[in-house]
Amino acid sequence: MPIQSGTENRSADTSKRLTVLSGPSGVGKSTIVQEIRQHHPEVWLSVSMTTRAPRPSETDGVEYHFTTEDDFDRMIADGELLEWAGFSGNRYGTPRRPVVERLTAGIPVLLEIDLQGARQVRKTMPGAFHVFLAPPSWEELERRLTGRGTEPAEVVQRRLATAREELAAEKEFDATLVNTSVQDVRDELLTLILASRV
Ligand SMILES: Nc1ncnc2c1ncn2[C@@H]1O[C@H](COP(=O)(O)OP(=O)(O)OP(=O)(O)O)[C@@H](O)[C@H]1O
Ligand SMILES: Nc1nc2c(ncn2[C@@H]2O[C@H](COP(=O)(O)O)[C@@H](O)[C@H]2O)c(=O)[nH]1
Repeated sequence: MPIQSGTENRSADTSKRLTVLSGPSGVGKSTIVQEIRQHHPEVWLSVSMTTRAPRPSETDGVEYHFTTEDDFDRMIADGELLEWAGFSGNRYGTPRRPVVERLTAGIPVLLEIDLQGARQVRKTMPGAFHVFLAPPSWEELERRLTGRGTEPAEVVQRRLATAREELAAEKEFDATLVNTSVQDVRDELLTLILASRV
């Protein structure tokens, strides 16, 4: 399992217990997060707000809090989001309060967010550790995104175009995990989440 470590410059505050997982659409972030949810309840997983419609397999409050554009606007205006971004025609954001509460209580927190959100967190939570999830190859990324079957072809193409930009940003992250084996990545990610968290 290749891990490439980057420069670490993390301050001694509660945000050092925060880990951010990003990577191109279809690389397997949600799959890894689901594995962490099942096997490592000691890690708290943030549940994002989104204006996207639920997929048939998704339950409100589990994968996401599904909400309206108006409510999302209100949350931004009221400062309730730690970060937020527009992605492939929808908006996604991290509710601030539950994250801050867990971090203050000393609980490790994992965010699964896109590159734009990760960049915001790097500025506002400078102690956070940023992990980039990379595909074994471009062809495999295309296969996974298409094979998932959750988006129409034009949305897949839009997400793949964004994926090229996201792959180019890998060097901004503190570590890279290549998602060849879900179990290996789960274990490596857990090691990174629990490292340097005292
Ligand atoms: N290591 C792996 N080997 C093979 N298939 C995988 C692996 N990891 C995930 N997948 C599959 O790839 C597809 C995309 O995974 P997933 O939905 O977790 O990606 P994602 O990064 O969360 O995407 P998005 O950002 O669009 O939400 C799924 O069908 C999943 O089962
Ligand atoms: N900036 C944020 N990005 C988020 C958040 N929650 C999820 N995401 C990212 O959105 C895309 C698309 O997700 P999908 O479920 O529609 O496939 C993906 O990259 C997620 O990581 C968030 O709170 N903020």
